[in-house]
Amino acid sequence: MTALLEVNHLTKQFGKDSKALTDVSFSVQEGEFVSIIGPSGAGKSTLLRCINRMIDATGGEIRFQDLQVMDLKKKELKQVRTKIGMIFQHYNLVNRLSVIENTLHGKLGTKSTLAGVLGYYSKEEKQQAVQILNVLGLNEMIYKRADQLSGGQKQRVGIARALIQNPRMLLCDEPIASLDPNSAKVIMDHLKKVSTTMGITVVVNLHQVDVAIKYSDRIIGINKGQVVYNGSAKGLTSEDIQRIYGSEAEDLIFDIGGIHAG
Ligand SMILES: Nc1ncnc2c1ncn2[C@@H]1O[C@H](COP(=O)(O)OP(=O)(O)OP(=O)(O)O)[C@@H](O)[C@H]1O
Repeated sequence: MTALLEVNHLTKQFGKDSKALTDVSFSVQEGEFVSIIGPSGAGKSTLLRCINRMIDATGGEIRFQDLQVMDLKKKELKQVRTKIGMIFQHYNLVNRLSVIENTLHGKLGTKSTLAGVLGYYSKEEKQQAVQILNVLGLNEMIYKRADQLSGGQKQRVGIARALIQNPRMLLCDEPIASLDPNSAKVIMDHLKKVSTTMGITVVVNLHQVDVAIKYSDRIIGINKGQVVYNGSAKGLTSEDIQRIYGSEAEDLIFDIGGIHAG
């Protein structure tokens, strides 16, 4: 089986001394649900940003659907980005626009600048937006302005905007870090559903180890820019958590046996 995403020996250096990623290698199979965990500053966001070239890595290789992402020119990169949906901690919605307009923004990557600026969307595109919003339980909110929504609702719009691109993969950067536990559960359940029912590969940065264990097929643990765990969610032990989180681990090793049992 060939991997959908392959990251090989990736490094990212900010300035002279600050190495955010060192020799990071892993692959993600089609349809997998993978969580990336690690302490604050470990390099999780930097890694996701390098994958879709929001920032450029310093060295190494990123292969997505057998394309060398780091070598792509502007036009090819735009095409690849339509296959990689991005979900952000702070949603990145346009507040003054409606839910459906924000959702349709996910189509901008496939349009000419002029069509995008003028907000030209076909009937089919609008129907697809409505259908996705229905699946996400936002049918009553379609014409509401984004700034009238709760955090959890905003994040569901974030997911809708990513899904309307017809992506192969979602990269989610701390999608639940600003949400209360109930809303966080709703978002994680939706992401899981996207993975299991639509076959879309999900890679998600998380702070919460228990959430990562509950939802993921595989966990990648990062400490100081290096991969220190890459294995099944079930196989993650207290020692692994110690290795990933260092001195912060004590607060996290609550009852790992209990989590695995749940
Ligand atoms: N634009 C930047 N310029 C300089 N250093 C940066 C920049 N972005 C990130 N860094 C540094 O790179 C390292 C990794 O940061 P990153 O945000 O990727 O970590 P993270 O694991 O996502 O942390 P958090 O969980 O707090 O978001 C940190 O030391 C950070 O200070």
